Amino acid sequence: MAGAPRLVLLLSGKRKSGKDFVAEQLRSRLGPDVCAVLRLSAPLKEQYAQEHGLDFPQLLGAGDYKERYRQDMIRWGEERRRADPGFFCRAAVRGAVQPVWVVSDTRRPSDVAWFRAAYGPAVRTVRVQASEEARTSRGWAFVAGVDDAESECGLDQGLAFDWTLHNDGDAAALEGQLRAVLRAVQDQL
Ligand SMILES: Nc1ncnc2c1ncn2[C@@H]1O[C@H](COP(=O)(O)OP(=O)(O)O)[C@@H](O)[C@H]1O
Ligand SMILES: C[C@@](O)(CCOP(=O)(O)OP(=O)(O)O)CC(=O)O
Repeated sequence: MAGAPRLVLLLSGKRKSGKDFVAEQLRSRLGPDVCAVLRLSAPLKEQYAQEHGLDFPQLLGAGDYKERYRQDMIRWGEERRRADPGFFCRAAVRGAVQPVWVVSDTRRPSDVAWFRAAYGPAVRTVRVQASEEARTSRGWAFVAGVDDAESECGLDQGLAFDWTLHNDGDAAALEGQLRAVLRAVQDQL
């Protein structure tokens, strides 16, 4: 396939586990010419913002704004996915030319299935794990209908992760784990 990536790292994990943080760490170490961070939620949020007259950059941020709309965005996104499960995956990869892609927000078995069908052996799965205590310190609080729904729990079972990164706030421990992933990535390039 023309322009196919050498490696696709599918990050999953709970809200405030640090998926975006880890994705950015990987990108900054590999460099922007080598690594692209792709977000399935970016085209979702863009279109949702347009249709609802909302502020797209604020929906992309880690603040309270996106939390206000999360439940309705989940509902809206699921409607789109029901009609076309690959809709947001195709939109997210459009235009990415780097050899390594980090998808920072894989949430559903259908997301993983789409990437595996498209990029086969290049796909690796990475779980970002953080304790409830660490997530709470980053602003997380349980919301029924979000934290117990597929958006947060869809990949809790049934997927063997290539790596599980523990991101509980110990910078040195995370550093060691990131280095192990980066070594494996470099070996594939
Ligand atoms: N290891 C870390 N060191 C410092 N800040 C972190 C770390 N992990 C996450 N954060 C911060 O916690 C917040 C939530 O992380 P984020 O990556 O947005 O989580 P997620 O994408 O899983 O919801 C962000 O402000 C982020 O910068
Ligand atoms: C409607 C969503 O796409 C919103 C996702 O937003 P983020 O990916 O920014 O969320 P976290 O990083 O976990 O805090 C969820 C979905 O079910 O598609």
